[in-house]
Amino acid sequence: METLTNEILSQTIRIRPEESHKGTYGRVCLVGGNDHFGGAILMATEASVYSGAGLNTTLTDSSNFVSLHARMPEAMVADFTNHAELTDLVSSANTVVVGPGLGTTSQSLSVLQTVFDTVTPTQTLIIDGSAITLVSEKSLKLPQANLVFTPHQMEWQRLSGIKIADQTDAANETVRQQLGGTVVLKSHQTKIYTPTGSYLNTAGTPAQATGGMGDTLAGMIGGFTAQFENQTNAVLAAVYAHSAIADELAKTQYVVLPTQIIHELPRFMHDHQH
Ligand SMILES: NC(=O)C1=CN([C@@H]2O[C@H](COP(=O)(O)OP(=O)(O)OC[C@H]3O[C@@H](n4cnc5c(N)ncnc54)[C@H](OP(=O)(O)O)[C@@H]3O)[C@@H](O)[C@H]2O)[C@@H](O)CC1
Ligand SMILES: Nc1ncnc2c1ncn2[C@@H]1O[C@H](COP(=O)(O)OP(=O)(O)O)[C@@H](O)[C@H]1O
Ligand SMILES: [Mg+2]
Repeated sequence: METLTNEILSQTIRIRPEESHKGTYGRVCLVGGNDHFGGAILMATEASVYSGAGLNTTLTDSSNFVSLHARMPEAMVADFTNHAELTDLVSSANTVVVGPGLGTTSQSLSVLQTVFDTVTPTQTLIIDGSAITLVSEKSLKLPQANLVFTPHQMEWQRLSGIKIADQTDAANETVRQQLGGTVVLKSHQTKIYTPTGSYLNTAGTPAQATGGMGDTLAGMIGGFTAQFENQTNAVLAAVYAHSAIADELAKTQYVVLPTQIIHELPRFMHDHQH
């Protein structure tokens, strides 16, 4: 297993070409946030916007529209119960993030099933939070796409069937192969299992152990995969940047808030572009 260093940042974060426009930097569609977990999709969306994705659209419960627009006028919003809008917007995205705050009700399941029925093999689909729990509980058939799963250890236990104490590299890799795609197994030392190798993230701090931290990572992976060509490197760079920014802030802070990491992203990415 290879340990990630800040080299992954300069390998991934490109100096923006002069001749470019918002379309050059990708379209991200974020799906989640029910009437209880609006904050989760808000943080995921903000993370994608601040990562530099060119166009961001959030499909969520309509009760989240006002708070989302108040924080982020840059993002577009639509109602995730509107089937036609959901399919249109998912179809036109480069990257789809599904799950932050989606919940596990029958409505959540129906939204997730529509996303799975709509994505195509050329798209990257990040499956996080409630979406992982739903796939596990309902034994959903996974779509053909570039899949990126972002479970914490309990979500991985649900999805893989491997108990937390038994989550060895060999066991995790076996299930990753069955699922296809990439698994970002989050913990105090996140491991990333990809089709071309496994990576250990030693950056990060217990100051990050607060709700919304994973929702933020899912949005960052969305923003990075939408605009950077090498999809594996984009995932690795997002994981590393999320922790490295937290490490910087934790030098003087007892706790690091997800939104503080988000707001550092434009400065941090500027410092590591190549
Ligand atoms: N502001 C918002 O809107 C927020 C909305 N959110 C949304 O809520 C939804 C549910 O997601 P969830 O992660 O909160 O719940 P769930 O999947 O039941 O997992 C928790 C269980 O797993 C266990 N556990 C074991 N190891 C673990 C580990 N390494 N990391 C974490 N947990 C670990 C843990 O053990 P315990 O804490 O009891 O020791 C507990 O039993 C999801 O859609 C998410 O996006 C949240 O992001 C919060 C902010
Ligand atoms: N002690 C810790 N050290 C380093 N990183 C941590 C620690 N605790 C949590 N994290 C990070 O915070 C994030 C938590 O993700 P998750 O549990 O999905 O949060 P949420 O669903 O509340 O947004 C992961 O990226 C994880 O690696
Ligand atoms: Mg989570």
